[in-house]
Amino acid sequence: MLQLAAMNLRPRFLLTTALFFVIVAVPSWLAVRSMAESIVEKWAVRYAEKQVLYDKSRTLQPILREVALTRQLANSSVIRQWAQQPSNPTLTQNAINELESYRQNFHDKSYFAGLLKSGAYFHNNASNEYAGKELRYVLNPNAAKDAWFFDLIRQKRELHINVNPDLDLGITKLWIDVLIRDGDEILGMTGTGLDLTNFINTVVEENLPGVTSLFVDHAGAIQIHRNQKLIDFGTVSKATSQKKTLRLLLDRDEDLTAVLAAMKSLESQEETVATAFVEVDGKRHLAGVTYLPEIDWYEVTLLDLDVLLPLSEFTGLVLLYALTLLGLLALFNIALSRDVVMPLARLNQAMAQVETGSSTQIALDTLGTGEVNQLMQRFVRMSQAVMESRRDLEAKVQERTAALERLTKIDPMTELLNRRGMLERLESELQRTMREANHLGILWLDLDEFKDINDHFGHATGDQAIKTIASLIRQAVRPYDAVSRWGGDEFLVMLPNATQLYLDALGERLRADIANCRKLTADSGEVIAMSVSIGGYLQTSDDTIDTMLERGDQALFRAKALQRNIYVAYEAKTPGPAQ
Ligand SMILES: Nc1nc2c(ncn2[C@@H]2O[C@H](COP(=O)(O)OP(=O)(O)OP(=O)(O)O)[C@@H](O)[C@H]2O)c(=O)[nH]1
Repeated sequence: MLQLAAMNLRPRFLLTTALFFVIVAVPSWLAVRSMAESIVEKWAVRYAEKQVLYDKSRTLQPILREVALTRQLANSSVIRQWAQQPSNPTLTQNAINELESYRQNFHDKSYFAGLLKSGAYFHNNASNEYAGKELRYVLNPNAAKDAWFFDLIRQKRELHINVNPDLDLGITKLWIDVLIRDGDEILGMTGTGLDLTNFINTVVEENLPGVTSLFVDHAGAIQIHRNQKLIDFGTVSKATSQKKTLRLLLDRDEDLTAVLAAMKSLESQEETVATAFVEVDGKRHLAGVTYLPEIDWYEVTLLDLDVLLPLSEFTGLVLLYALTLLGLLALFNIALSRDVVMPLARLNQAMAQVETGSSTQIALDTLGTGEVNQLMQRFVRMSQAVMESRRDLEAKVQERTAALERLTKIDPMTELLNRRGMLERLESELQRTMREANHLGILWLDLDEFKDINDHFGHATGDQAIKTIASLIRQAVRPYDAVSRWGGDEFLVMLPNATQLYLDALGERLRADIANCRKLTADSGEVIAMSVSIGGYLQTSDDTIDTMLERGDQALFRAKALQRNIYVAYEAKTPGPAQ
């Protein structure tokens, strides 16, 4: 389960749908199978019913006719009187006449009659072989060959149909035996035979493939089967263990029990056909059993389900079902993939872009109104807000950084460049000047006796003095000249594209402006006089910043040394004050 949870959505859905398929398909297959079996069973029952009706109407008819005729013969008053007095010659002659007339009607053109009281056995056949000598012999209760007669009398079975081979004719004969009664008294037995060859051909041999019809008696002993070796000839006189029963065809004892139970169920139930699933030669069969009261036998129809209605017939249906299910699952997966998995993958990718900052524009296809699309739309809005705020933040940081950067180059009190700012400007300006073969001039100003102003008028007034000087200088220079507070009461002015003339003029003008300034007043209202000493230097082609500053400083130093409140231009050899 953990592994499933760790999987990506697509394989996870595929696995889940596969599991779903198995979970749905297996019970469905079992249900279809059970439904198919139930259909097969119902069909088999119908088939067995129809088979019986068919057999009855078409092929059992001759047997039924013979049975009815035999019953009529046994019930004849002529025969019954004769059976009461077997030694009466008149009754015997009348009986033989009666028997002969029935013989003409019997299909087999034969009859037999056995009388219990005398043991006399009468018989004549189709070729009228025994005319005049119909009394064939006397039945012996102790002779094995006559046991059938006495067994049937003892069993009091009204009708008995027995199959025995006629060894003389080489055919299988069905013997129809009906008791001769006078009230409850059993007087003997009469009957006829029927050549079964034709019957077997039509009923038990002309079955459809997968259908085996056979006839059994109450004990399950086989009476008619297309394989004559399986027929239990002379059933009546055999012990149960010696009978050839259905067990010979069925694989297991319980199959025989099931068929016998089905036979038994017909006694109490109203159904005409009972069924039981059995195995024959290792294959599943449905045994349809029906009782034929006219001949007191059961017809058993064994239906080979694999041949008649193989479950493979349902394979197409199951395949169609499975394919439909698979198709639906595939469609479900495609829809899921299109509506959920792919948008989520795009969303995931977009989120990664936002996370790494590799994209500034999130473009997601957010068509539709589903939850995933709503999520994506929200994400787009959110990411746009995040990116906007990031852009704002970055802009602010840049702004602040620039401001900080500027502050590091600006003197807060005068808002002039500080020493660092001026050095940077000097550097870039010196390079440009060198490129353009111009001259860069500097003026270095230092307030005179500034300590005294501080001392006499206070530090705040001193500050005011510095600000006033700064303002004066800024107003005096060109827009592209740079003014800096070099430190304390010192100012450095940079003059790009300058001439000695301009440098000297400006130096002098600045000195005069400051000396004449009346803007600085003490708390008492007294005007405080200020003056500066100024050193000027015009750069030459071999200068560096250091040499320029050094020479400017030398000029300032000279100004201070001479008299203060004076502008001095740098002179390499002949130092002296400029006028
Ligand atoms: N009020 C005020 N005073 C400052 C400031 N920075 C420097 N100073 C003062 O400026 C004076 C500088 O003195 P110096 O340049 O050494 O000497 P000076 O008094 O100006 O005399 P000279 O330069 O020799 O004419 C010192 O007293 C400092 O305390 C400032 O920002 N404000």
